[in-house]
Amino acid sequence: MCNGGLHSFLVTLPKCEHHLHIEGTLSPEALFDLAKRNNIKLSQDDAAFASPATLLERYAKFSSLDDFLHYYFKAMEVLLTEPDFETLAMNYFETAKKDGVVHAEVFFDPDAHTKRGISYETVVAGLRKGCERAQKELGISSVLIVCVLRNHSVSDAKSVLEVAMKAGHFSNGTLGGLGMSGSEKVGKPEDWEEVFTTAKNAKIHRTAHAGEEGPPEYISTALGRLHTERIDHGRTLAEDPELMKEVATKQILVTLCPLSNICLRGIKQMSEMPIRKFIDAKVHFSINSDDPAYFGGYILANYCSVQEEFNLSLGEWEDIAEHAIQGSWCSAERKRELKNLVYKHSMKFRSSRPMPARR
Ligand SMILES: Nc1ncnc2[nH]cnc12
Ligand SMILES: [Zn+2]
Repeated sequence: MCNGGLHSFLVTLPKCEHHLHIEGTLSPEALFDLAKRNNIKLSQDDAAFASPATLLERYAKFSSLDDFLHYYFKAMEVLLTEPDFETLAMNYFETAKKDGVVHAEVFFDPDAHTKRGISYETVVAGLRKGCERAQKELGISSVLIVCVLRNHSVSDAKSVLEVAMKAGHFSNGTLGGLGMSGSEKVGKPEDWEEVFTTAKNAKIHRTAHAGEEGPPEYISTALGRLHTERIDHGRTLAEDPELMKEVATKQILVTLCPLSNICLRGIKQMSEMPIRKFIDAKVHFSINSDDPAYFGGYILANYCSVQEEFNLSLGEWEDIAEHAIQGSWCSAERKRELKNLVYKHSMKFRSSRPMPARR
């Protein structure tokens, strides 16, 4: 139950999710089911892969982003076919629906699949079917964001972008943007400048993970040399007040992932999240789940954890919801619909609250 009598408001608040890796929604149970179906032997030299329960126990002990990424890349090896990717996406959307998600912008890592022999077309076709079904069956709009991986080379990243552009996937609406994720210990953000400049010149939306474990300079480089329109994580932005001011003035959306930052030891506890600092500095941010199957909670759990720690007011949550819509990469018409959903939700909640007693 959240603070401030806002639990019911948060549960049904129409939400936008901007930072969700679809491969990070693969639960240990689903992983074992897929391994069986696809006749894949799970890693025998790691006792964590003995059962879904042992895997979950291991997930609770992540020591860093790189420690997590090792399991994240290993686990996704059970995804082979178009229906595997469609089911993965649909399972996420069904869970997200229960958490009040109405619009989701979803990352995927094509290179992590093509490197093990699964074609780009298979991955995209499956995810696209999942997105189409989410719209039709659940009323959730979505945008697929293709990620390049810092764990791979810059020339790999160039190929990912080239393949997606040649397939016409940005112009036909299959893909809605370019992202960058993976270890922050490999290279520097500026190494990927050419890839992101190509995307900018082709009018492709751009975002990058920065300031998750890395310093605020990674955030300024992402904004400057990679021309990103959003920052994923951006937790360490609070360490640079001048940069924080710039991000606020330019209304750049920072896609925070609180439970992820705790699980991967970027922070020890929720009180270290820069939520209050961002609100005071007028930084626009959204709250997201990142890799919910690994970090113990989907988007609503992240919202509630933030509320339990920071006790935000109704007005502050309304601002968060509005900024999340404003920073989304959907059509202007969809933004109007989303704003209307949030407005109606707020009005209904406000009118259901008891009036303060008259003196
Ligand atoms: N939290 C995270 N940071 C960087 N890369 C990721 N890929 C999936 N989750 C990630
Ligand atoms: Zn992420």
